[in-house]
Amino acid sequence: MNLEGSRNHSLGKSRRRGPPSNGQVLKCSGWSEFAGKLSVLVMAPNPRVRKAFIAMKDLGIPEEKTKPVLKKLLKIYDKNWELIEQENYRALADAIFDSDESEACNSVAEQMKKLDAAAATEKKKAEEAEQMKAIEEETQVQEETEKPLKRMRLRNQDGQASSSCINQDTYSNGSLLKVPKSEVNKLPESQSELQSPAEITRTGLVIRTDPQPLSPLKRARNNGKQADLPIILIKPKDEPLTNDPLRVVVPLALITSESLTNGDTSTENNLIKEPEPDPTKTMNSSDHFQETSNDANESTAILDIASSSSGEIKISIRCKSDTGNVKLSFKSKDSVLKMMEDKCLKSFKFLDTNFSMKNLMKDMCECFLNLGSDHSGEPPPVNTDAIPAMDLLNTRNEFEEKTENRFEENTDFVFDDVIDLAKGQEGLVISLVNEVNTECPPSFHYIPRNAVFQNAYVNFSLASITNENCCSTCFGDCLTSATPCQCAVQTGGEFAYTKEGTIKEDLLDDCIATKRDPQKCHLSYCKECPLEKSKNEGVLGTCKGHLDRSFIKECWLKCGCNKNCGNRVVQCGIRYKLQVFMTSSGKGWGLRALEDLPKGAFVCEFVGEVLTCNEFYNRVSQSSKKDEQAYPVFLDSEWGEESEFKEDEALCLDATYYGNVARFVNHRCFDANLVEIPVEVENSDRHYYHLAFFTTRKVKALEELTRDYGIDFDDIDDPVNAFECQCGSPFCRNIKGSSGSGNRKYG
Ligand SMILES: C[S@@+](CC[C@H](N)C(=O)[O-])C[C@H]1O[C@@H](n2cnc3c(N)ncnc32)[C@H](O)[C@@H]1O
Repeated sequence: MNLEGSRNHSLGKSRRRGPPSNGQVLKCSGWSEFAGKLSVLVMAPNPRVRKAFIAMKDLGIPEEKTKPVLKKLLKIYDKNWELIEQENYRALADAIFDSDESEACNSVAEQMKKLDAAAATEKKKAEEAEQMKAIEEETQVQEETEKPLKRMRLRNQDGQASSSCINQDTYSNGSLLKVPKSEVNKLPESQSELQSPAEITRTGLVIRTDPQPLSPLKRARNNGKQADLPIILIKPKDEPLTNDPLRVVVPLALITSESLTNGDTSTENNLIKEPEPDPTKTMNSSDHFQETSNDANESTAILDIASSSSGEIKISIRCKSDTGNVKLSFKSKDSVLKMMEDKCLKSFKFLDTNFSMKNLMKDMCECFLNLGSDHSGEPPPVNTDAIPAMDLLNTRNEFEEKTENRFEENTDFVFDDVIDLAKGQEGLVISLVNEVNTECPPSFHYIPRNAVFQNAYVNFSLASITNENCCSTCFGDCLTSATPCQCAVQTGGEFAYTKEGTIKEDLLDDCIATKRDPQKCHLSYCKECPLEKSKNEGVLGTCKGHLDRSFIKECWLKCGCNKNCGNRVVQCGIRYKLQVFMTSSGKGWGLRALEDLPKGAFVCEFVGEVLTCNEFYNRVSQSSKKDEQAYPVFLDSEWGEESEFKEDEALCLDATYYGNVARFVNHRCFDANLVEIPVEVENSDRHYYHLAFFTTRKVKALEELTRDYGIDFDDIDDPVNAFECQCGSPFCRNIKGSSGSGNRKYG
């Protein structure tokens, strides 16, 4: 028999026409007893037989198919034609369909036997136990509601649950129903009916292949008319059991792209649908939302999450069950998306609290569609690795609002140019955008923390931090303590930070004043200035003085307080959303914040390679690219204090090749909105420290962040070429004839 044909037939036209059938299978034995009667049927068909043929033909069932089934039915019904004829031969039609299915299922069973070889796990056994429970419950209900016409569709009850197309012992991997023997034994009435192997097909049919005596109970139900009616147990396809292990191979859930895109939120709670198990799906690996893998223990379902408006592009999630210990079950699309949104808002600090995962994914589909349908010849430069999908729309929305929709004119541009510069190494995404020209971002390695290059001597030992410079007896948040902790001693016995995390105004003003008018501040002069020595290739030069700066001392590992202590700001990294952008004033790339910043806010640390001064100047002199923008900061705060330096203790930070966002901060003479403040964290000898940038005033979102490099534009001896300043400050020192207010070149 053509299995495909019979399956289609039973699921198609005739199944639809007939009453909802639970499927039934005729007893196959005793065939020879009908040989004589068959010849009678053939030779002299009586009008009732003919009528039955005609009725079946109307349903598209050929005579050859009807004939054997009719024979069996007559036998089973003891030639009671009324039973066969009632409801327009419904019993006959059902019997034919079910015999088709039983044949189909035999073939399925063969396949399943092969799959079965892969094995039984404890997990599966638990599922089977659940299955049994469901069957038992169902059995109880059905016994009460049985009707005459359902006689042939007695469900999986009376202890018949163990029937299967496949021997229950061999089918133990849990994909099919297996009935523990102990369970069967609980049903004494059915024990006699379990004498021979019975079978459950993957489609849920239960078939017996040998004659079984009808239990007294069943006889009574059948009014004695079917004294030898075999037990025909059907697990209904139209009423699947909730824990049916067969579901493992049907789609776990399906979210239709239509429902995601139609904007009808009223229906969205129902977006995840548990589809009705469809036996054809389990066998059809080409189905678009479900596949069955070759591995016996594996099945896969694909969930459509979002799509472009017309459905050409889809974001789907492939779910594999049976591969691990996690049992997948999807509650609702909304809860999943909500969880993601919360995660994004928390982790990426999205500014827009209306941020929606659904819109993000949908827009992503549209972007792919736009790029995918660009047939200009070149393949669209979609760099999915570099694009922070999480940030994309948020950034775009920001700019649509704040830059008068300039982005709308060039959406491809936005898609290509918004990347996470930090490559996930900061607590948030650092986006990059070029609205001005086609220049690409400079090539460098993003590092979130300083890294030693070669010879620089940086002592990070815990032993170097004495009890005098840490607060080992503190706990919790030092800022909440009535008396400032030991770490605050460094800042005059007061904490440097407010509870809001900004730097205290007095300290800030002091740092700004030191920076803006260094001549009025204390300068220390080295006996042998490592900077001048390195600059002049070993020839001693006159020290131009080093600023005696205020330091911030943060609590650290040796302190007793916790990680969230308010005296740990710089070490916690970037908090505000920053963006690298192309300036329109000829300064190249610059840095800005995407949100308003309060006065005294920590923006970022200047991060780079820790180099000795010698290493730095050697690097500059050996570089083939003389115009390379090498702007180091020298960690010179203590230089003038010490009588002598070891060469590898005079350090600077070079962000040319390895750095963070701070390398994009451009220079502004005098009134820059950032000021750098030395921060002591993990060592106290001050040859090495962190240089943190704080806002000198409130800064509006999208305002360029600048610092004063301290450049002496008139120093023509410096191997690092000064640029032509475009800072636009009314106090710009790069005006011809100006000798500048400071004589130091950097930092
Ligand atoms: C540390 S980098 C800053 C980031 C840089 N704009 C970029 O595109 O990578 C320093 C370089 O930026 C440019 N720059 C910074 N401030 C500037 C200013 N006020 N005027 C002109 N160019 C400036 C100079 O080319 C300088 O060498």
